[in-house]
Amino acid sequence: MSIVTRFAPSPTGYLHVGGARTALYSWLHARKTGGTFILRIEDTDLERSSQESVDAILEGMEWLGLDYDDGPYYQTKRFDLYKEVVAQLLAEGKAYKCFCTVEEVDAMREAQMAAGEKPKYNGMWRDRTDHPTDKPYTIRFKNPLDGVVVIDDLIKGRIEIANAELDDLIIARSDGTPTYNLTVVVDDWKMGITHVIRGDDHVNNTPRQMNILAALGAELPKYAHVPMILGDDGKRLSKRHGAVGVMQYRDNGFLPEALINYLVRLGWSHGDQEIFSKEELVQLFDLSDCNRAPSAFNTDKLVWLNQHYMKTLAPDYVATHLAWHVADQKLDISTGPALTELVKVQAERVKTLKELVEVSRYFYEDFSEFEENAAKKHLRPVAAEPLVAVQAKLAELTDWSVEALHKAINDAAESLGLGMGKVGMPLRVAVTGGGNSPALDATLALIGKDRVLKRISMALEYISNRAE
Ligand SMILES: Nc1ncnc2c1ncn2[C@@H]1O[C@H](COP(=O)(O)OP(=O)(O)OP(=O)(O)O)[C@@H](O)[C@H]1O
Repeated sequence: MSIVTRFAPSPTGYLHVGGARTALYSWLHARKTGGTFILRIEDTDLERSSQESVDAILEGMEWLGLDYDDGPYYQTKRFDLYKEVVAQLLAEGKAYKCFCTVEEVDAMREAQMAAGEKPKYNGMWRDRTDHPTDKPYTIRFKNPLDGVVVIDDLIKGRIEIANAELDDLIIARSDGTPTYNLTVVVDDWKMGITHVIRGDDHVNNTPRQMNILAALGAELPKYAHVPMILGDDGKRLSKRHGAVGVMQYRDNGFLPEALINYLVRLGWSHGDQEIFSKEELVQLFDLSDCNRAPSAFNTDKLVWLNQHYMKTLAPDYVATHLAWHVADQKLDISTGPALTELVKVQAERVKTLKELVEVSRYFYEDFSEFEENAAKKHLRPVAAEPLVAVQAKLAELTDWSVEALHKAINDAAESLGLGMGKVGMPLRVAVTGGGNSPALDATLALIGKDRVLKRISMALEYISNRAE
């Protein structure tokens, strides 16, 4: 039987890293087996759900490359189906009308707590037939009274829950709307979900959902409850609790490959391997290798992975992501090098794509001032002669290649009997405005001849003004 998994977020905010990792595991399990991955938007909480959140979730999934084969389904468009199933359960005597008022249920709970018992609905309408005709009612599922529910969890192992612990759950409210556990059950059933992979914040729902599925005669899916990602304070990350959205990582300059690699490793391992391409993950991922313990987010490791991917992925590809940051930082690149070339020289020097753009402005924009410290240190009167010499050599060049530039700079240093440092640093500050840049020959090659010569003149002027 072909495997079908799903990711089922509630659109009550952006996609955060906790949800994203759960989505990733579900996606990987489907991709690994050639199965189907479904996206289902659980938007029945009308007060907290919004179209903006739906869009944010879709954007996050797309950016991470978690493509779905089916969906997005929206639960709010499936109310007729849920009502049919509730009616079916009622007709088959597997659910019943409960005429208790909220006050009555509260009083029941209070009395139980006062008697030192676990509060739970006492089933008072379960077998009654003396139904009033003029009172509102909810519909409750007739949970089995005895026996145990066994979850053979693919991550957590065997979990047993006694039915005596579970009360008769409300499956339809008095206004007829279905409740969370009912909609999930109906969808998992009707969508043919074979593997429910979700956060372990749902473990308590699972025995209830399994009982309803059994009552419907549905085949039970397998369950895999993924441990939570926790925040710095040890509490689970959630939209309601300060979690960082996936797109914030894009905004901060991370590549999706780095975040995917980071998230997968946060709760799963394959020996001591740290770096995984997506293709490798699809082959190697196995739910049974997932951790059982929760994990905390560690930004340093994510930064390390980001650097790895910036350096090792094809520059053309990295450039496609860099383009977003170029636009975001309003850098006009029309008069400078192609982004692919920029990636080749800068990727290994920075931590993020955002930083890459920040430190690359001089390739595209002229500047009117040199960085104060770098200029003080390197644009001193002694630097004037080497700068004049190197400017002359560079002016003669007809071939503005890295090799030719390398030779020209060396020749200038040699002609004055100077070491490279005496020529290189003033030249670097002259053409970039500061003391950090990739190799000089490559930097000059990308800045271009006109700008290089002009900037050297500007540095010479700075030196002469300073000398006065
Ligand atoms: N911190 C987390 N770590 C791992 N998985 C999580 C985390 N938070 C949510 N999930 C899982 O992500 C999926 C989508 O969850 P959901 O959209 O309800 O997010 P949420 O942050 O829990 O929302 P809310 O704040 O509304 O409770 C579920 O499978 C859920 O179990």
